[in-house]
Amino acid sequence: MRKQENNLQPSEPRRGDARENEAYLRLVGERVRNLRAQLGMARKALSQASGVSERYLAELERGTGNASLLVLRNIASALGARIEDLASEQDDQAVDTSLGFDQLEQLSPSDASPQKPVRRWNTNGTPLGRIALVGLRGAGKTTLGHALAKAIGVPCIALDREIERASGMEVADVLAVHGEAVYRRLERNCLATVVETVPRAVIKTGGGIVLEPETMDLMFSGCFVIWITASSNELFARARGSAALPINGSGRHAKAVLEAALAEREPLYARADAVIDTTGKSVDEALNELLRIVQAAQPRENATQARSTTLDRLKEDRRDIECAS
Ligand SMILES: Nc1ncnc2c1ncn2[C@@H]1O[C@H](COP(=O)(O)OP(=O)(O)O)[C@@H](O)[C@H]1O
Ligand SMILES: O=C(O)C1=C[C@@H](OP(=O)(O)O)[C@@H](O)[C@H](O)C1
Ligand SMILES: [Mg+2]
Repeated sequence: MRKQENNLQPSEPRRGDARENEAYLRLVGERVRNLRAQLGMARKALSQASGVSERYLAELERGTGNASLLVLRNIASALGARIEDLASEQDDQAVDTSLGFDQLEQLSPSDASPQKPVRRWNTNGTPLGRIALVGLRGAGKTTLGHALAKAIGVPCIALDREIERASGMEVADVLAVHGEAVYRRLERNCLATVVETVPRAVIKTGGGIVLEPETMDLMFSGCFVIWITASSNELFARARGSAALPINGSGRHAKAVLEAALAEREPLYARADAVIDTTGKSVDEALNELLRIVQAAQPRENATQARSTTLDRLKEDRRDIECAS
């Protein structure tokens, strides 16, 4: 019997089917989350400004909430955006972050955010030629840090490796012998050295860097900060194989320690200039998103040139985005 002709790829989701719907809701959620992070707006502040509960916003940002038109319109308005910016079906390359930045430029400072102005990554070096990746263990800071650095042609500096070099000890030994307070002091000193001496780099930080206010201030004054995150289940699954550290918990307490760390640190990570949620995404997809953020954060005059350079490099480097942890 002749096989029936069918132009649709069986593996490709069709518009309106469950998989496609889920992907669309995730896209809308990501836009809300990215725009909120770019505004430096805590979820609580967005909740107050939009009249939408924090819990509902969290669901929406995760891609599991299907907001009504009026709810989405309120959220958009609280973010200084239009509903179509959040709900568009177009590729984010054309819509997402650049649109957010364009609109933010037109807002008065008091409209934008109570916390901080929008900052741009500066390709020419200081003050924001450094991109710091923050987030919990397993988020993908190391993996994406190396891939991003390679794609944009800057060095990747793993702060924990710098701490090991400076102390002559492995991270686990510094923690076991000297304790976390000493580790955090070394971390601050190493970050200060990097900020003083390296004009352009991707800096992969350790999950707990956000716990020290002084180190945070240093990081924000010297780096464009991107929060890499994922659902707690996925973080847990990814971090499972990593070497046990006293500060990360182990055995049957590991999940609880991770969830407590997420709850404690979420508001601190949320100070970042941008955020990406890597849940359910491949490393390649997450890298592309990261590149879009970096591109959108560049000064306008550099953006076009940087886009082609970055994408060309990315094509060349696709083969080799793996890196040591
Ligand atoms: N979308 C993704 N982005 C980054 N890493 C991912 C992704 N999906 C799976 N992974 C895997 O998760 C692990 C993340 O580990 P790592 O990069 O060391 O994270 P971190 O440095 O934040 O602790 C790696 O094994 C990586 O291959
Ligand atoms: O919580 C922390 O501060 C640390 C987490 C680990 O890094 P990851 O976040 O990459 O797992 C470790 O190597 C590090 O440097 C200290
Ligand atoms: Mg790591």
